[in-house]
Amino acid sequence: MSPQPSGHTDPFSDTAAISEDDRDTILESTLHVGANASLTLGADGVLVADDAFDDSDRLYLCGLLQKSHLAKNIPFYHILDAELSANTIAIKYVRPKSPKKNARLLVRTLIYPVSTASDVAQRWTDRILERAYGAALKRARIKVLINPFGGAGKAQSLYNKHIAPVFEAAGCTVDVQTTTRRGHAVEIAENLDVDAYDVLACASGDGLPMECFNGLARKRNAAQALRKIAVVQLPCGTGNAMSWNLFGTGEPSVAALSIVKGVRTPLDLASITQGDKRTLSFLSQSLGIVAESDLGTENIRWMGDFRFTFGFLVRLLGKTLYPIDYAVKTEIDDKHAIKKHYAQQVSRLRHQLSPSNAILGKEMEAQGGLGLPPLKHGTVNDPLPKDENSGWTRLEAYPNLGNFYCGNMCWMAADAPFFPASLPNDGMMDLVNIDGDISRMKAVKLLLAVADGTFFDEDVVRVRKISAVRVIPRFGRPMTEMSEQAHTVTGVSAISPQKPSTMQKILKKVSGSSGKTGYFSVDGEKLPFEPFQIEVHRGLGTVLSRVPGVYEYEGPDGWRDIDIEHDTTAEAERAYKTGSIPCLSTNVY
Ligand SMILES: Nc1ncnc2c1ncn2[C@@H]1O[C@H](COP(=O)(O)OP(=O)(O)OP(=O)(O)O)[C@@H](O)[C@H]1O
Repeated sequence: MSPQPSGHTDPFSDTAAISEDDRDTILESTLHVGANASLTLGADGVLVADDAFDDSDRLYLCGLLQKSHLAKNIPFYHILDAELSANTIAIKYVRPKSPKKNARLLVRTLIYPVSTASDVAQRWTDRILERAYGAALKRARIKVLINPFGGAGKAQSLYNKHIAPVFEAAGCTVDVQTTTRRGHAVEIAENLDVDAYDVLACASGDGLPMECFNGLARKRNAAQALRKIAVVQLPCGTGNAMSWNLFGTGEPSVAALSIVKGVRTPLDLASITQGDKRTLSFLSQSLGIVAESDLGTENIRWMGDFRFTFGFLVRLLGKTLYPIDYAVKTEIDDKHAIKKHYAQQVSRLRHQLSPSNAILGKEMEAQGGLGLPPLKHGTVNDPLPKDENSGWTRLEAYPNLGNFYCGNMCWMAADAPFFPASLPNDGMMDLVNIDGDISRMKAVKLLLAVADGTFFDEDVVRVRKISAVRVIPRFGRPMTEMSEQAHTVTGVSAISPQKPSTMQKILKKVSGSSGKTGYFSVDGEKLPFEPFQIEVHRGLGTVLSRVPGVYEYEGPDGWRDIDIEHDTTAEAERAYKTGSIPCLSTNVY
C-alpha cells in the first residue's frame, strides 16, 4: 500500500512544506539502472523506463534485447520479489498472458545493473517490497495438499505448471504433499505443526478445504489452530467456490498470486451436529433439489458437468417435494433489512471497522478456551428452547419444501451466486427456502435468475439470515424412523408419501435418482441423511482474501441505494469492532 503524503499541500508548488523524509522519499523514488534505464516507484506500480524493455521472455537482461517499447508500468500487486545482490537488482513479477480478466499469469524476472549507492538502492528495494505486499505476509510458509483426483484429475500438473512458479518467485517456503485417500487431509491438518506454517493450501475442489478445517478442529487447541493457519484453495476442482468467493477467480495462477498477496480474514464456520458427531462446514448445507441434483446423480456421471443441470431439471419437472420439520433461530427475516445489513458492513469496511482475527480470537478464548467453542444451542439431540424470547421458531412441518439451502459464501460455483448477501464474518448463514410445488414456468425462471443475479429478489425465494437451524428430514428411506422421531419431538403427525404419478415415475427413472434415500450435502460432500442442527461460530476459521470483510461478488441488487449513514451508531460500530455479537440483535441494526 502506498504511503500517504503527510500534509495536504501540493509538494510541487510549496517545496518548503515537504518534510525532510518526504523529500528523500521523492528523490529516492527513482533507481538508475544501466546507462539508459530507470525504475521509478509510482502511485500504483513501478515504471520501467527502458527503450529495450520487453517482458515477453522469461528473463529480461538489460541491454541484450534491442526492441523499442514505451515505459511500462508493473502494478505493485504483480510484484513478487525484489532482491539486491552485489551490483544487480532482480525483480520478479507476474504478467497476464492476455488482457482478458483472470488470464493466466506468467512469471517474469527483470535484472539490471545498479549504479546508485548501495544504501540508496537497498532503501529503494525495501520500499518496493513494502508497497508490493502492504498488509500481506511476505515469504509465507505454505503447506500444499494436492488431491490427484480433484476435478478432471489435473491438480498435480496445474500445480507444477501454473502455481509452483508463482510461490517460488515470491520466495515462499513450500512443502507439498499428495492426498492418497478420502479423509487424508483431515489427518494431515490434525497433525500439522501450526508453528511451522502460515497457510494450508488445497490444490483441489471444495472437499479438501472442508477436511482441513475439520482436521484443525480435532486439535486440542482447535480454536487457536484455526486462527493461526489460513486455509485456502488453489482451484483444481470442478466448482472451486472458495477461490471464486475469496479471490474472484477459477484460474490457478491468479489464485496463487491472491494467496501470496492475500490478507488474513476471519471466516464464520458452522458446526453441524448429527447424533453425537460434530462436523465443521465453511461453505453450504443443502437438502432437497440442489443436494439431490449433485449427490443423487452419480449413476449418470457419463453426462459430465451437464448431469447436475439435467438432474435439477428432471426434479423440477417432476415437482419433487422434500418434506421436513424445522426450527430456525432467525436473525434477519426481511430482504430489505438483509441488504441494509450488507450496506452497513461495506460502510464499516470503508471506515476500517471490520473485526480482526485477533479481536474475534480473544472473544472466542474467553468463551471456550483454546478448544472448539462450546455449542450455544446444544446438539440436535437436545430439546429446543421453549422460551418464546429465545429467538427460535417452534419446530414446524414444511411439507412442500423444494429446496433447503444454507450458504456461508456467495458463489456455489462460478456461475451460481446463490447467496449474494452473504458475508465472511457477520456470524450468520443465509438460508434460502423454495417451495417444491411452484409452477414449472416459475421454477425454470428461477434457475435462470441464479446466474443473472436476480434470484434473491424473486418473490418465491425466501431468504433469512440465521445463526442456527434444526432440520428433521421426512423423506427418503429413513422416513419411517424420521417420522417417529418427529412425532416425539413435535407431536405433529407424519406426512404420508403421496402416490407418484406416471410422469413422476418416468422422470425418476431417467433422473439418476434411486429414490430410496435422501441426500444431505455439506460443502458439496455427502453427510448421513438424518436429522441435523447447524450453529454458526463467528470468525472461527481463517482464510486469505483480496478484500477482507466481503466476498468478490458485487452484493445483492440495490444495496448501494440504501442510506445507512444516519443509523450506523457508535454503539453498533463499537460492538462490531470488538467482535461481540449484539450486531445480531435487530435493534442495533
Ligand atoms: N487420493 C485420493 N483418493 C480418493 N479420494 C481422495 C483422494 N484425495 C482426496 N480425496 C477425496 O476426494 C473428495 C473430493 O475432493 P475435492 O473436493 O478436492 O475434489 P472434487 O470433488 O473433484 O472437486 P469439486 O468439489 O469441485 O467437484 C474429498 O472428500 C477427498 O477426501
